[in-house]
Amino acid sequence: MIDTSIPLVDLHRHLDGNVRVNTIWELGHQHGIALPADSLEKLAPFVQIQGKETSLVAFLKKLDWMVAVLADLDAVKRVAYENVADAALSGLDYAELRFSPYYMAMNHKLPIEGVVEAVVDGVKAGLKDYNVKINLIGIMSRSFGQAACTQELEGLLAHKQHLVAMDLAGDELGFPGELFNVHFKRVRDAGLAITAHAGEAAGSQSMWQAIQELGATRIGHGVNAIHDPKLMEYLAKHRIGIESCPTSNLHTSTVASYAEHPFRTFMDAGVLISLNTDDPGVSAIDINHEYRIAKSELKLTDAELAQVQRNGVEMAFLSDSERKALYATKA
Ligand SMILES: O=c1[nH]cnc2c1ncn2[C@@H]1O[C@H](CO)[C@@H](O)[C@H]1O
Ligand SMILES: [Zn+2]
Repeated sequence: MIDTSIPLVDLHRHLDGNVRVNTIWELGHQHGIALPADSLEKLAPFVQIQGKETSLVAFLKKLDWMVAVLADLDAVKRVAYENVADAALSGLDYAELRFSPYYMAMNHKLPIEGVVEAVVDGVKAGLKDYNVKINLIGIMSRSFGQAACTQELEGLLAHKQHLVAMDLAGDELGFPGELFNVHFKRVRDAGLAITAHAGEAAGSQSMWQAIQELGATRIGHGVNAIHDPKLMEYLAKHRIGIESCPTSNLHTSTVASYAEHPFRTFMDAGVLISLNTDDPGVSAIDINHEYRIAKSELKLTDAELAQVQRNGVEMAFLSDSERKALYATKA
């Protein structure tokens, strides 16, 4: 199902949506943080999806315990290290890990810049022990408003040499992209690539906004583009990549069932679309699960799956020479 001659990549993966239940448990006890359960088994349902949530905002609450235990910068470093381990152990050759330093910092009033440094350090340590290629994407969490995103942006830009791109995540309906035009002007001026969560909770207009005003060259989710033929054409023509995360879309009730997921519609329209995990810790999945689902539920053929795998490499925020080198590791 996974073609071993093509690099396996995950381009949409929240580092702070992938904290191990065991790590939440251990950090909670180590730092005297009251957890909502008195055993590991009872803790799992508080941080992992059981069935599905009714909305994106309800889904996002599951991540709150993952950042509630980040009591100091060592905890942040540990989580970043374990993210590299998890990526490698699931068979990924390359992953783009995204994280929101404001969100990770806020419970224990950690310095935002310090969180960015700790993530970078943790990833570096992970790369010493595990064989996988990693790049980092900075997130502005729109749910906390414009001023918080300005702080977050500044913390991220202070370490922009360690980032390949910037993203906008969180509550898309409550905090539309227009509120962040000024922020993304600064991202473009800094020379970073841009991806944005859009067309997940809101309609295709939010995707047009992300592309035309924020400067996004990739879109996270983008599910709602299928109702806008002009946008579908535009995505295909301009090779705007769709970072699709089918299980996440089910868990946020963005789609009612796998059968209703429009993945195939994008492929048939010639849109560059890849398979990704989003919040593997919250959804309790890995990339292999998404490929299995793509075959059994989205009804992709092996040839189509290979194309999707290649699309991921093509969409990655890599230079041409890095992309070539990544392909060469499999040749
Ligand atoms: O599926 C998603 N859609 C939108 N925002 C998300 C999703 N998963 C996580 N986050 C958001 O990303 C930041 C942490 O990396 C948080 O703002 C979280 O709410
Ligand atoms: Zn996401």
